Amino acid sequence: MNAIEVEELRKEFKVHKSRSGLVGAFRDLWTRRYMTVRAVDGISFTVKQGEMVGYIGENGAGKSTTIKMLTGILTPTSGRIIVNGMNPHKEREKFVRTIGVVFGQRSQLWWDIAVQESFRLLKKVYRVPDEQYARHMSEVIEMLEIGPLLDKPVRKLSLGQRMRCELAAALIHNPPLLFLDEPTIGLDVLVKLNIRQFLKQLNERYGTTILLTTHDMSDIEALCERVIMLDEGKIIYDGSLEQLKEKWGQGKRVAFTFAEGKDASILQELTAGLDVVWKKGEQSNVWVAHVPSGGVPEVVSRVAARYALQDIRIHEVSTEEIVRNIYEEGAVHG
Ligand SMILES: Nc1ncnc2c1ncn2[C@@H]1O[C@H](COP(=O)(O)OP(=O)(O)OP(=O)(O)O)[C@@H](O)[C@H]1O
Repeated sequence: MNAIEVEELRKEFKVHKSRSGLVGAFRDLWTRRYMTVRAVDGISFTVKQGEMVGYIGENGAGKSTTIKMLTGILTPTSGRIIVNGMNPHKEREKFVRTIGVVFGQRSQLWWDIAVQESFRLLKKVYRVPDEQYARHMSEVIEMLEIGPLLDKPVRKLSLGQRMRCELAAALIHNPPLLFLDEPTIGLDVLVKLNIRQFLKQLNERYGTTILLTTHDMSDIEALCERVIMLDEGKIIYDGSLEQLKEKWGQGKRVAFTFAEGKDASILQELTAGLDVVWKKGEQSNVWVAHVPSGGVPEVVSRVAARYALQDIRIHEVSTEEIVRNIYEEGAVHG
């Protein structure tokens, strides 16, 4: 069964458009002008049970709006959504017991009471039987290493400690589907690693489906085989991360630090006939060659045979860069 089915999904917001200047402001008092923002523009995709999918896009691409529709917080303008076999907006009460949601910027824990009291309240809300709660939560608490935090009030926790408790809170009813919106934002590397490790274990142990929104591509690389990329409300790529890297990440950057300053024409002449693009580095004696992977040895040997070098560094193109390039070009071609 599919965990998520989305077909031709759209969400439009009507926003007030203000006129400029003082006269404009007065006119706004009498007649308001509106414009329509299409936050999500006819997207379709399915997510199978047990998949971990990265949902990525630049600021304002429409990620949060999609998640809000998938979790039943917002109603779509048009289109069809089925999540865990239900319409999220219509079968609200039954539906929320089948999903977990973590918004990195918002908390579902009560600020002034001990973490375990929040957990107990949520257990009641979700009507989780004692035995199931004890069994499942003891595992979650152990995996997230939050045992020592349970009797502390949330306001006394660091951000990393709080986020681990937020994750545990979202899982009290052991939902088959988890939505994570920027779960590692602002966290230090060790906490990020702990959270990623935990999500992997959760997926392996319970087959939990995870839809993850993040700006941190290393989260995606650590967890998701599949990515859906959004741009201006439309899907511009839906496929494996591997394929994205193969298609877009070919080539390497070789940074040469010369003993003395060089200019572009000399280097172009030296590598004439090879597939190389030279770009100036941060200092006058640093030049970076963009070369297809197989071409690196030839470029290095020509340059090193002719000029004295202080250093050579070879960089793989990172997923972060691949994604940035795709957004700069605006679409994923062929
Ligand atoms: N309640 C709202 N009213 C009006 N416009 C909205 C509303 N919510 C979102 N938008 C607009 O819809 C578009 C998509 O916003 P959304 O928050 O879904 O993007 P996002 O991809 O989650 O961005 P970010 O990474 O910054 O969170 C933006 O242009 C945003 O300004």
